[in-house]
Amino acid sequence: MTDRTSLASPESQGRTVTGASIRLDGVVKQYRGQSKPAVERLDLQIEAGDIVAFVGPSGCGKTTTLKMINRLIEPSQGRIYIGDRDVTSENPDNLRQSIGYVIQSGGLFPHWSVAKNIGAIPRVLRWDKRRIAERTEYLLDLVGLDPGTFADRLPKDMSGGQQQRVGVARALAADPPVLLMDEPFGAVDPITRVRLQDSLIAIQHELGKTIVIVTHDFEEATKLGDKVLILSEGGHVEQYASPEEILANPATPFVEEFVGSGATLAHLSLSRVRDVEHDTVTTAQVGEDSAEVVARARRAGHRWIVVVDDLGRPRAWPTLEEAASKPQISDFVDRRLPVVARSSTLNDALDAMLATSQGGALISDGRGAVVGALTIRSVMEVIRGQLAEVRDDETDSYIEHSEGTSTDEMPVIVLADDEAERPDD
Ligand SMILES: Nc1ncnc2c1ncn2[C@@H]1O[C@H](COP(=O)(O)OP(=O)(O)OP(=O)(O)O)[C@@H](O)[C@H]1O
Repeated sequence: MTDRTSLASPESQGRTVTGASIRLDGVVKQYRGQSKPAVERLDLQIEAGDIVAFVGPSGCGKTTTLKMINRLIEPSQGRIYIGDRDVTSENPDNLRQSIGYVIQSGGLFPHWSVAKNIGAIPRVLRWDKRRIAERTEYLLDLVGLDPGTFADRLPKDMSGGQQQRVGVARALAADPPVLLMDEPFGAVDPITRVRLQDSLIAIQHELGKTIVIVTHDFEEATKLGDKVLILSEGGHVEQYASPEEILANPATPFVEEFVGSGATLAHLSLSRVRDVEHDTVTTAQVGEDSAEVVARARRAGHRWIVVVDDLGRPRAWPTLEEAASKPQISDFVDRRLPVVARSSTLNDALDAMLATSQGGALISDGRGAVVGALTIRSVMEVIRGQLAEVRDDETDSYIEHSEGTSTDEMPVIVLADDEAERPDD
């Protein structure tokens, strides 16, 4: 399974950690004029370098809890610590400069260029211009935007997903140990959402910040969270555990209902592309001699090639016949390539394949460079195995509860072999 099944801390797993722990100690929020507190009394420990996702029904206190951490909302009672610092007694403006904050749609200043947006906090902190420019370039690259293309753009001239990437870069500008994110991917289309989630995971692996993310989407919470906090009304903790633990052992009937009756199948959203065997790919650049590229691909046993740009990012995925039809590799860019990250879930991979009507997907690293390919057949093998496990489990419990009756077969998704083997047809 994934490398998150272990409950060991990120540091003990050998990951870089630049984040700080967060501790909420008896935190209460009573809004004026409300009969009941929005958050009754919350104790919570978040380990340095973890991503923790807050989920729960509307109005349960997710955003209130998040905003108390950077004191956009003042707690009525209790203490909050970041590392050893008691932030409830700090100057709130200084505190907010040391905590990254990302909201839906990026929350960028619309009349400022991307570079000016990213440099906002470093300017307040009086960094010199050169340091700000270097940091901006590094961060744009980190979030997958070419600095030369985007630094001078205005937010209105960018897509929602690109604006959200700038929002993440801006939040990381002053290298804060903690990043708070409130429904950051709520306003983008599903495919962009998957890409932004994968970028966040890649950034987290590179930087090791402590990230707290509020989401409505349980699947998003299980994909992103090292731990998931499930809250019910009044900020009551129903369960705080790893996604695997929540799916395997829902702590309360509330969690069971929240997670849904398909909880066992939800394990599929925990299986990652990196857990499935990858195919290697032959890559080529625009202008290379087609005959040489085709010969190289044949030697490797491949029936298609991936045309990549200078940074190794995919442009097109032609068959050998298509590549050989021109003397040199063409500069065609296919805007609908199915590309997933190693951290993508198998659900994401299937979605990408279905959305582009392809029998496979390319796999990219954190910065978008191609590292392999995945066929629908290898994904289906994992799914078949998981369905078989579910069937065994359900049959066992069914027999336990209603001995003497017969069980129906679980539906098994069948795929024609020739469809499965031709990712690019
Ligand atoms: N400024 C406010 N004044 C009074 N009550 C508020 C205020 N902000 C939030 N509340 C109430 O506090 C409770 C928790 O709100 P909060 O926004 O934290 O919930 P949430 O879980 O983030 O909800 P959602 O998922 O809908 O965003 C709700 O009952 C809400 O109506």
